[in-house]
Amino acid sequence: MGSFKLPQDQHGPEEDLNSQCERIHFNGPIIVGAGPSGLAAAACLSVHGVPSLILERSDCIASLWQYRAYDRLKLHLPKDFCQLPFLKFPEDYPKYPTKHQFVDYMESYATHFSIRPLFNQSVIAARFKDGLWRLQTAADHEYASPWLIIATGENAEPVMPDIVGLEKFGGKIIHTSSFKSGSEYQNERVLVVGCGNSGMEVSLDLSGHNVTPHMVVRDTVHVLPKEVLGFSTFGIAMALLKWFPLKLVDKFLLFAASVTLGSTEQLGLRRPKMGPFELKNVAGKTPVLDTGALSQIRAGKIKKVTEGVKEITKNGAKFVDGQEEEFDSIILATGYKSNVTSWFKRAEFFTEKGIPEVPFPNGWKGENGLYTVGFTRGGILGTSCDAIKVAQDIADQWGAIKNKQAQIVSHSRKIPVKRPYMINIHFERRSLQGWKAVK
Ligand SMILES: Cc1cc2nc3c(=O)[nH]c(=O)nc-3n(C[C@H](O)[C@H](O)[C@H](O)COP(=O)(O)OP(=O)(O)OC[C@H]3O[C@@H](n4cnc5c(N)ncnc54)[C@H](O)[C@@H]3O)c2cc1C
Ligand SMILES: NC(=O)C1=CN([C@@H]2O[C@H](COP(=O)(O)OP(=O)(O)OC[C@H]3O[C@@H](n4cnc5c(N)ncnc54)[C@H](OP(=O)(O)O)[C@@H]3O)[C@@H](O)[C@H]2O)C=CC1
Ligand SMILES: O=C(O)C(=O)Cc1c[nH]c2ccccc12
Repeated sequence: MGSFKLPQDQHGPEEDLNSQCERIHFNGPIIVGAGPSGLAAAACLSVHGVPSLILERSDCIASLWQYRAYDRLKLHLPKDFCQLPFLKFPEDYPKYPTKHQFVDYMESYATHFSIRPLFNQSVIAARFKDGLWRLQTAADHEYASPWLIIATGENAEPVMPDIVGLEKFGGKIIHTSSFKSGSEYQNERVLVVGCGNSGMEVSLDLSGHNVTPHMVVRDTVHVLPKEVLGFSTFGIAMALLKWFPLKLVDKFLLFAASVTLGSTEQLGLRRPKMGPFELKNVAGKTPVLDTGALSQIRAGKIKKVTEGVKEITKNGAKFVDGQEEEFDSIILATGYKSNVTSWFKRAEFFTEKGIPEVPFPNGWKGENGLYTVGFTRGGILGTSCDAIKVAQDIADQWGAIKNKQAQIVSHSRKIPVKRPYMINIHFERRSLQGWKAVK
C-alpha cells in the first residue's frame, strides 16, 4: 500500500475549487491526458478489471501525434520499442511506422480496450481533499476520485525561447509543433532555431523543398546514426545495456557513430562531454538520430549557425559571431515542456520543470493515490513500464476495496478496515451529496 497519509488538503485554497461547476464523482482512477501514456494506463487498468476515466483537453486521442506533428514524421525508434502494453502493432506495419500509422494503432488500441475519454476537458486545477483528488476543468466541471493518474506528458507545451527582438520580426514565426511541410516555404529564407530531432528533421524537410535553411546550433549536440549495419542504434543500445554499464554503452555508440557518420565535430557539431544515453537519463536531452540532415549539412544545403542568435530584427537575425542574415520565416525548434506545475501545485512531488522529483524507474507513484505515467525520459517504452506498475498497484487496492465492500454487504456489520478502504466508504457515505456518480 506504500505510505498512506491521513486525508488532508495538500494544496489549493480551503474553499471548494469552484462551487458553481458541475460535480462528478468517479469510483475508479481518473487519468489526465489521452496520449499514449493515458491510453496505456487505462488499458492496463481494464485488464485488471478496474474502470478508469480519462480527461483530455483536446478533441481526440493522441493529440500530439494528430495535431502537433509534421507530415513526414515517423517513429525514430523501431516499432517493437513503441508499442503499448497488451496490443502489438499490426504485422504489416513497417519497422518505423509513420505518424498516421501510429495514430491508427492508437485508435485501434482505444477501441480494443473500450477506452472512451472525455474530450475538451482541460484540467486547470487539482487538489486532494477528504481522501479524494478533485480536478477542475476549464469546461467548468469538477471531478473527484480516490486516484489521480497524471499522463499529460513531457511535451505538453512548446518552449518559446526568450530571444531579444523576436517580437520585432516582420515575417512569420512558428514553433515546430505547427510545422507541417517544407512545401509551404518554397524559395523562402528560413531560420530554424534549435538542432534537436525536430530542428534537424524540419531543416532536412526544408532542404528538400528548395530552401537552404540556417539552423541555429547554440551548444553541443549528440548525433547518432539511426541504424548501424541494419540494426537500430536504439535497439543495439538496449541490448548492450542488459550486459554493460551505461558509460561503456555510450562509448560503443560514439565509436559506431564515428565510423558510420564520420566526425560530426568537423561539421561544427560539438559533442557534449557526457555520453548520449547518460545525457538522456540525466538531463532528458534526446540524442539526434540522423535521418539525413547530416549529409545535407555536409553538402551545404543546411547552413549551421554556431554560437546562437544575438538578436532578431525586423527583417532577419544578428548572430553571436557577428554575421547578419535576412529571413522570411523563423521556425522555433526549441522543444517542449511539461505543464503539470501550472495546474498541480504540489512542489514536493514534481520538480519545477513538472517531472517527478524521483527519477525513472521510481517516479510513477506519489502519496494519497497519486500516480504518473510517461515522465520517464524513456519515450513510449518508459510509458509502458509505468502503466503496468501503476495499474497493478491500483488493482491491488481496488481488489481489496471490493472484497471489503462485499464483506460489509454480506455480514451487515461494522468491520474494522484499514484506512484507504475506510476513506472510500466514508467518502461514498458522507461527502458526495450533490455529486453525480459516473459508473
Ligand atoms: C515529434 C515527436 C516525436 C516523438 N517520437 C517518439 C518516438 O518515435 N518514440 C518514442 O518512444 N517517443 C517519441 N516521442 C516522445 C513522446 O513524448 C511520446 O512518444 C508520446 O507521445 C508521449 O506520450 P504521452 O501520452 O506521455 O504524452 P502526449 O502524447 O503529449 O499526450 C498527453 C496528452 O495529455 C493532454 N493534456 C495535456 N495537458 C492536459 C491537461 N491539463 N488537461 C487535460 N489533458 C491534457 C494532451 O492534450 C495530450 O493529448 C516523440 C515526441 C515528439 C514531440
Ligand atoms: N522522429 C521522431 O521520433 C522525433 C522525435 N522527437 C522527440 O521529441 C522531443 C522533442 O524534440 P525537439 O522538439 O527537437 O526538442 P529538444 O528539446 O530535443 O531540442 C530543442 C533544441 O532547441 C535548442 N534551443 C532551445 N532554446 C534555444 C534558444 N533560445 N536558442 C537556440 N537554441 C535553443 C536546444 O538547444 P540546447 O540543447 O542548447 O538547449 C535544442 O537544440 C525529443 O524527445 C525528440 O527525440 C522530435 C522529433 C522527431
Ligand atoms: O524520441 C524520443 O523523444 C524518445 O524519448 C525516445 C527515446 C528514449 N530514449 C532515447 C534515446 C535515444 C533516442 C531516442 C530515445
